[in-house]
Amino acid sequence: MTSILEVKNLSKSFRGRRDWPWSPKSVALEPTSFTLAAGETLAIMGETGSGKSTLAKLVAGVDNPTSGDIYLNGQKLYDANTKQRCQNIRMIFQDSEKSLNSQRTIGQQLEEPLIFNTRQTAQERQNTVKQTLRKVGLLAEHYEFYPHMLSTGQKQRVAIARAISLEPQIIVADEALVALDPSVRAQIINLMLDLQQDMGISYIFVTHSPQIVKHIADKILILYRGKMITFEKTEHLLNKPQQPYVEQLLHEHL
Ligand SMILES: Nc1ncnc2c1ncn2[C@@H]1O[C@H](COP(=O)(O)OP(=O)(O)OP(=O)(O)O)[C@@H](O)[C@H]1O
Repeated sequence: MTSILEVKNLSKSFRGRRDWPWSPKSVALEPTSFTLAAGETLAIMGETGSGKSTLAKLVAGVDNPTSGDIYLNGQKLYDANTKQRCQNIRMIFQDSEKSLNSQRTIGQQLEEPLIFNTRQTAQERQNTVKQTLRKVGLLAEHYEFYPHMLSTGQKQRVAIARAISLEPQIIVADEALVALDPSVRAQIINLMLDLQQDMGISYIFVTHSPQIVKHIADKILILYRGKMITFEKTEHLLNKPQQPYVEQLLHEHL
């Protein structure tokens, strides 16, 4: 399979609290490289503080790397070109409650990426939003709703709607399923798998859950203290003896 995403030696260091040029830097992510094909799902795993969110944010362009490059369909992504990044790589965060503005309707919030990234008219944007709401299992009427009128699962569907409205090639989901109860989580996973089939989306899931990984991931990338120690196809990784750290990550919730 040809890769749509190629990440080469991506790294991130943070300065100390005051961000003075002379304060020491700590390495959150050592140079990390991986590839992702169209329609493929990558799971990023690792203990707390191992650099998972840092890597996810760098790929989605939410933060800039200290070094390294990202190529999408062979074309280098530049930090300054946020529009190119926004259209092709979208991120869903852990807390859909916090990522929605309580003062604005769902429709207004879903129109935002369309206003900044397309030339659609107001009427076209409204139509796109209503179509997208239907794609994620909500109703066109939810356009007029405010976030407090929706359940947690429905809010997560809105977060997914916002991510897919520009028809991206890649969605990065940082612990996006963790706040959901098991039955809602199963519905959201199935929705995301259906969207993957229909739209050919590639996913990068940051997750602590071995069950989710085994269910959806084609490849697993494991971080330990900011260093990538494994990047392998799920079936290969699960069918061979593992070092204790990996073994623990892959089985501890079972
Ligand atoms: N903005 C920041 N400033 C300074 N240090 C940071 C910043 N963001 C992350 N770090 C540090 O980088 C390291 C990796 O953090 P990161 O959030 O990527 O880990 P994680 O694997 O996602 O953890 P968790 O599972 O708890 O979310 C940690 O030591 C963290 O303290």
